[in-house]
Amino acid sequence: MLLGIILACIGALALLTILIYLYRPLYHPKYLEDLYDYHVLITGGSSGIGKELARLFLNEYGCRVTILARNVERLEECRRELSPNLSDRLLCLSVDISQSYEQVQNAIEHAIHHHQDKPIDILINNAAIFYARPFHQTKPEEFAEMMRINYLGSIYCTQVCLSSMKRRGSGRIVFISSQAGQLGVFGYTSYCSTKFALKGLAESLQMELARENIYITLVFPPDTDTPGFKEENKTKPKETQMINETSGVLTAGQVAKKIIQSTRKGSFTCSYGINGFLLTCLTCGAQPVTTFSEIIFQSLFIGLLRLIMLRVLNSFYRLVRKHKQIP
Ligand SMILES: NC(=O)C1=CN([C@@H]2O[C@H](COP(=O)(O)OP(=O)(O)OC[C@H]3O[C@@H](n4cnc5c(N)ncnc54)[C@H](OP(=O)(O)O)[C@@H]3O)[C@@H](O)[C@H]2O)C=CC1
Ligand SMILES: CCCCCCCCCCCCCCCC(=O)[C@@H](N)CO
Repeated sequence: MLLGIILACIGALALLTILIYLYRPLYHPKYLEDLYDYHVLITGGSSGIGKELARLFLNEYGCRVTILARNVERLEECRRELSPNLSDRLLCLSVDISQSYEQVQNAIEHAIHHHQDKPIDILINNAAIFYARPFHQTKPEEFAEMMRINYLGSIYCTQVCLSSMKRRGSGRIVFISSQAGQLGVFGYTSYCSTKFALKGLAESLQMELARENIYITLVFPPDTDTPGFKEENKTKPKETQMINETSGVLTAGQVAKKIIQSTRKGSFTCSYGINGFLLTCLTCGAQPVTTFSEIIFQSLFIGLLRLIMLRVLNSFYRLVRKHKQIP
């Protein structure tokens, strides 16, 4: 009897070891302890989430920061706010990242030169435009423009930064997607597509880069109180607004803080709050994993989460139908 129990225990242990071996995290990024003097490039760093990221990297972590955005006045204002003593550790450059690879390349070369030839250690692809509008009211050129900025702009910046990251065998690349990059939402046909595209990009690129010691973080914020969000709210359809409210509104500072944490860890995903966590678990698909807790949670709960999501979706569809009756 005792022998039977011992054998069963050994058997269970062996099975567990095999399972743990078979289903181990795919890679183990090194935690970035000390970010001092890191060169961080933030696209769209003159406003909202990007600006909070710049503030933290600059003032809390002692990084060298380069910001790329278009509007010169906004850049100048941001420079005065983040670095009143006009430190040369912050460089603000005016460039439209969606125009061409060459323009982005020139700007980044200039930034590297400015920061004593320090290549980019962390790239944050944050710049984007967004507005919510039903499909039939969105012009074809608007689809193209959003894709050019939100998706192609990220490609250009990433391509420019990658060659030196590969040479040095280190680097972190962040893509700011959105919860709207995890599920389709009324009014976001153009925006969701650009954010879903980033997910395909991030997954494929991580598979190419794991052997280079370069790690990607894909960020899924809910609504965040930023100048862009205020602008979006002026014309946002009621349906979109009500659906988004399910996940609440965060401050740009809250969002930025967690982006930095996840980037230091090298986590593939970064999400917010309980809804964000569940949504990321539900939509993990074939994403890479970096921790055992993700493996366990995802494998045990996805079925249940699907059922919960169907209930939530049902309420969204009801809401959309109901609004049709109001003239
Ligand atoms: N706020 C929210 O509710 C949420 C936002 N997100 C995502 O977070 C990111 C930041 O959003 P948020 O802080 O609200 O945005 P804001 O609109 O407040 O700021 C956007 C920034 O991007 C810059 N930018 C836009 N187009 C270009 C371009 N072509 N070239 C260079 N820079 C550009 C803007 O500067 P300029 O116009 O001068 O170029 C600005 O600095 C975006 O990717 C957004 O999709 C995700 C979830 C929720
Ligand atoms: C099983 C789990 C249940 C989860 C519930 C899911 C709720 C989804 C809400 C969608 C929110 C979309 C926010 C987009 C914000 C954004 O990107 C714009 N502000 C533009 O920037």
